[in-house]
Order: sequence, then C-alpha cells, then structure tokens
Amino acid sequence: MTKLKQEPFTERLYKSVEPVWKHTHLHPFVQGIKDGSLPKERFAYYMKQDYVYLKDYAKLFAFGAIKAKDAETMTWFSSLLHETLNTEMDLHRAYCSDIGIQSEELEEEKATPINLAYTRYMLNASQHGTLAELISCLLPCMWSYHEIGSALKREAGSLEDHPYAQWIEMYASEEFGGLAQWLINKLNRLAEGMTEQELTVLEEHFLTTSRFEFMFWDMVYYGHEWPV
Ligand SMILES: Cc1ncc(CN)c(N)n1
Repeated sequence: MTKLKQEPFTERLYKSVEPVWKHTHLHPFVQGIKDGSLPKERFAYYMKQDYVYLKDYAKLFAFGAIKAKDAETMTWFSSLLHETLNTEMDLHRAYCSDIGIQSEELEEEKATPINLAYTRYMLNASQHGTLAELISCLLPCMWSYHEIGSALKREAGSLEDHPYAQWIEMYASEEFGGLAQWLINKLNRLAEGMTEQELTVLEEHFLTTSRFEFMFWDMVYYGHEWPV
C-alpha cells in the first residue's frame, strides 16, 4: 500500500490564519509603509514600541536554546538571538538616531498594554510549554514580517527615495526569510508524530500570536495607550 504524503504541519497553520494575515496585509499602517504616506511620527512611535517588543521577543530565543535537545538547534537559537539584538534592532537604533531620538529615550520606552500582553503571552507559553509551543508562538512574527516585507517590495515600485526603504529591504531580505524558514522546517519536524490534541495546542498559539500581530499594527496606528 502506498503511504499518503502528509502536508507539512505549517501549511495547515498557514491556512488556519490566512484571513487574519490578509487583514494584516491590508492594514492602513502596512499600506502606509508601502506607499510612504505613513506620517513619520507614527513610524517613529512604532519603532520605539517595536524596540521594546524585540527586547522581550529576543528572550524567546534564549528559551529556545534552553529547551533545545541538540547542539545544532542551540546554535540556531543563539544566532537568532544575536541577529535580533544586533541586525534587526540596529535598524531601530539607526532610524531613531537619524530622527533625533536619543538612545536613552529608546531604552526607557515603556510597553503599551497590547505590546505587554503580546510578549507576556509568548514568554509564558515558552517557559511552561514545549519547544514546539515556543516556535508556534514566535513564528507568526518572523513569517508574517517576511511575507509583508516581500509583498511591499514587489508592490511598492522603486524604493529609491522611499522613506521606509530600509524597513522593507530588511524584512524582504533572503537572510530574514532564511531564519523564518529554519523555524518553519524545525516546527514541521517537531510536529511529526504528534497527536491531534497536541497539534491543536500549537494551532491555538499560532492563531493567538497572529491576532496579536494584527493588534500591534492597530495599536501603533491608533496609538492605544494605557487608559489612565
Ligand atoms: C511586532 C513585531 N512583529 C514581528 C517583528 C519581526 N521580527 C517585529 N519586529 N515586530
């Protein structure tokens, strides 16, 4: 009897969040990056909040190294940690410095409620859950940004003199896509042989953090702060 080839688990994940990701692509903040119409102050606000986000997000990679069972996986997580703290966050530091935001102000920025809820959700699941749970939480961040960056690069036309060219180039880059792809492959391998109940837990995390991604764009667009 021929064995039916199963679709990779991440394809199931992708299908399950497609409507959420479509809304995210069409969000006015994302569209404003694409055509350059997003006001500079909004983008600066986003960069500051995103810097706070990335400091917590990077800790997930440290948990990944702790939960890893082999040296190769530990090495990958430690390089993801390094890339985030250096390459990705350098984009934020450089942009902020160019528009006159001092590094002290950047470091002192405090998380908004959505920012805090998003990172606490991932940190909690990562500390208490399996490596597969950790990856399911952090994957929408990397995967959806690469998708958005690539789509904007295709659709924006020439990036010469585009105010957000560096942002688009960073997330559309092959290097960034390669890191996301490594996580996708790793999750597919970890999911092999899992029960339906275990896969559903991963699906829940993936959906929740995809929704948080949308809410993050919404938060920086409308400026949702602490009410009092
Ligand atoms: C909120 C958020 N999500 C994802 C990414 C891409 N690492 C980011 N910088 N910020």
